Amino acid sequence: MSSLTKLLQEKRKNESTSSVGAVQSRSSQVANPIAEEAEKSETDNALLGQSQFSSSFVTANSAHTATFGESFRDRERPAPLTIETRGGQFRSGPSPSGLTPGSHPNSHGRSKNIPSLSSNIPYSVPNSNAPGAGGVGTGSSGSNSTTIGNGFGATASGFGAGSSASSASSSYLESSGLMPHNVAAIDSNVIASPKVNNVDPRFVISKQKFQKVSQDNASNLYSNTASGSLPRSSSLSSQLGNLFLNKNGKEVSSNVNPSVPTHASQSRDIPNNSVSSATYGSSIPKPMRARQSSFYGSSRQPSGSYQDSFIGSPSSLHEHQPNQYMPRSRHSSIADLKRFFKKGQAQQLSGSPSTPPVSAGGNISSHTSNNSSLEPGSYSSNGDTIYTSTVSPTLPYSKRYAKTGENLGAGAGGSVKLVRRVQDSKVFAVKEFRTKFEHENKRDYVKKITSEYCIGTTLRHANIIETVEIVYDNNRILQVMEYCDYDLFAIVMSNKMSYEEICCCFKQILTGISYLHSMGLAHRDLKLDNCVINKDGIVKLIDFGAAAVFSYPFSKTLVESSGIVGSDPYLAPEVCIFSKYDPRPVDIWSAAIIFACMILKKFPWKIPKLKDNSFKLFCSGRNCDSLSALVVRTPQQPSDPPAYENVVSSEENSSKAATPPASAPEPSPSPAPASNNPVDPGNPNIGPQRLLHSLPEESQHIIGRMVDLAPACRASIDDIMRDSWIESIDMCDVVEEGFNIKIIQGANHKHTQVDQSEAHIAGLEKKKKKQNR
Ligand SMILES: Nc1ncnc2c1ncn2[C@@H]1O[C@H](COP(=O)(O)OP(=O)(O)OP(=O)(O)O)[C@@H](O)[C@H]1O
Repeated sequence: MSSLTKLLQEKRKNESTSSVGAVQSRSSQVANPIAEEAEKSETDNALLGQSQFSSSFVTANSAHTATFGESFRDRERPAPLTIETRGGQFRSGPSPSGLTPGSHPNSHGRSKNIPSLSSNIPYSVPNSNAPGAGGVGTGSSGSNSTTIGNGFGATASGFGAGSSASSASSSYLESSGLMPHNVAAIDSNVIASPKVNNVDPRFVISKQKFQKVSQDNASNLYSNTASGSLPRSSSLSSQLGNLFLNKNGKEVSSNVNPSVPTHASQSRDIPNNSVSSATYGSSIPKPMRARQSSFYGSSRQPSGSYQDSFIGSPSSLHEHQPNQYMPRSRHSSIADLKRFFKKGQAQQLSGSPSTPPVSAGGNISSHTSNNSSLEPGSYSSNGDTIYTSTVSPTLPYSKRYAKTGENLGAGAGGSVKLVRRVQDSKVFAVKEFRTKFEHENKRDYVKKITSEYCIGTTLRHANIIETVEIVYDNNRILQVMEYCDYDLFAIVMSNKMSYEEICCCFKQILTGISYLHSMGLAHRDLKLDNCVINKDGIVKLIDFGAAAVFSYPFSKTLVESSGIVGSDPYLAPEVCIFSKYDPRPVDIWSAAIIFACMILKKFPWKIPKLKDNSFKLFCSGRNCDSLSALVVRTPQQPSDPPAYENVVSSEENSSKAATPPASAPEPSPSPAPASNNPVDPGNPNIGPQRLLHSLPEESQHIIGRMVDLAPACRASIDDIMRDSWIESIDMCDVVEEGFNIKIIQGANHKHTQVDQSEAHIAGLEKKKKKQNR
């Protein structure tokens, strides 16, 4: 058992043996500073009982995507936060620097050492849960941890044997056999290539033989067995970088031997993670605020003090800078890309492009393409098209799609417009990736695009947006996607959703997450704005610009994510505290916030930091003196009291809370608060009940587990899908019957539709501007 766990258990034991009075008095000492101060200033704006949208919902929907870790300076730590010393690993108090001694790559010259969450708690990769089996190495702190930036950049930044923290975690599992029930054992979080001492002569291929075989097989993209590793220059990000960022526009000679069909050799011999390992560094991504306001203009500005930390100017978002981004020879680059993607299709994530998709219902393939006989992942004879899931086009993009002039939305990644396919007048959404900001690191920029690129061309699921093709047109990268008629945000804003409809949407989002997590991917920017819904009521997750791989095929290695990525109100607390974290529980937290938003029509808090009073109250009354200590908690022992023993709510406070939609079950009846004392366990204004008592009773259990402050205790997506309430939800679904796609409508609800003028964020923004005039 780890020293941390021992510490926690001893602490709990001591607490439980103390008298009630002692607990109360300790609570007063401990929780009062948090809760009292919060009580004083708290205006209860977060959970006011309003059936209307509170202005805070709109205002707080400043939900901006912070990608690539803003600077730790910009994203200040919560003032009262104490990162306690764990075996002398680190210590941080409310010192001026606010953080730990030691250096951090992004510390702006200041000494900071923000720990990896895995150095404090054990967690691991799904489906590898074998208590007692296999070594378990959680992330070691600092540079010994494997990190991932945005997208697919997993890098082994160090191969040191586990730190004391990691070995402690290991012993925790070995000795106790107790794993947090939402996690499974991992082998390590260090990615290393296997060592080869000698090679049998049979496997040594002469250069001449290699070239001959290559030529013979040039037409067969998958058959080449030649060995070789992916040259750095032909990595995806490098290709993209060359494609879009060569300033002088000169042809850049490829490092790839033209006689070698690189994709073929790469596809067999390069482990997925080695691509990223070779490509991306291990450090915390460079500070950068990516998300520009996109909803209601100023209302979607980043909240609070973070405005200062914006680096990118909104105006630069869609400006073309031809001088700066003269591409190199398009054909050469695109040819390389095509080859890479052919390989990528075969290998990325799932190991195979034909990995059977998990249906929205969990068991039936649900490729949403209209023509399921078309092979996804083909490449056109037209030099502009990089990827297409349908027939290879022979005409250039501009001849195949007609602009409608309609904007659907714009954000950190680019702008999304509606186009009409000339051939059949079908409409599609086209995302034009933004050009690189001047200040932006080329690698970061390319990584973001790469991420969406790879994911869009790999994932197949009814609840994930389908990428139809990716095109390079007129110095722009365009992602053509299936079009969904509504933004979920717009539907929620209509205030017309029935409770059953909300549940259906929630379950569909969970189903999409379940698929993503089963593929080793986490979205990391789940929010209402990143869910769209079609006329049939099928919800799709969009915007994979912040997605991260946490597990590669056949690997039991957890790849931690890093950086403060996501949108403030949806952020999980550990993202704001730790430099590295498991991205799966982060998605789970965000999904719970989405559900709360759909029910309450507002955010429970603006940001999960103690400086936010609503969040502070949510954290209060838990017999713990710091948020970081709460976040590193591990699952309780059977003898320990249940996690949410104090979940109670009062009539008074339920009436204060937002009224759920007409058909929603009443929030659980609860006794009136015993007192107004913020540390009173019966006070529904503090602790998890602060949020939960406003939600329908049947949802409280699982939502409570989804917003567990400790990621190790948070419900996993599998736990959630097994929850009796979730199971009972009548969800709209897509099923494949032979070549036909069939929509199965939920029996107990209809999906709200709104006028197209306000179906998307751009429309809502327009309307808002008009109203303000
Ligand atoms: N396939 C689609 N169908 C309909 N609308 C879409 C689609 N894709 C995107 N949109 C609209 O465009 C908006 C912006 O899309 P997206 O989130 O992908 O862009 P972004 O620039 O990456 O934004 P973010 O700031 O969240 O990173 C969405 O909120 C949505 O309104």
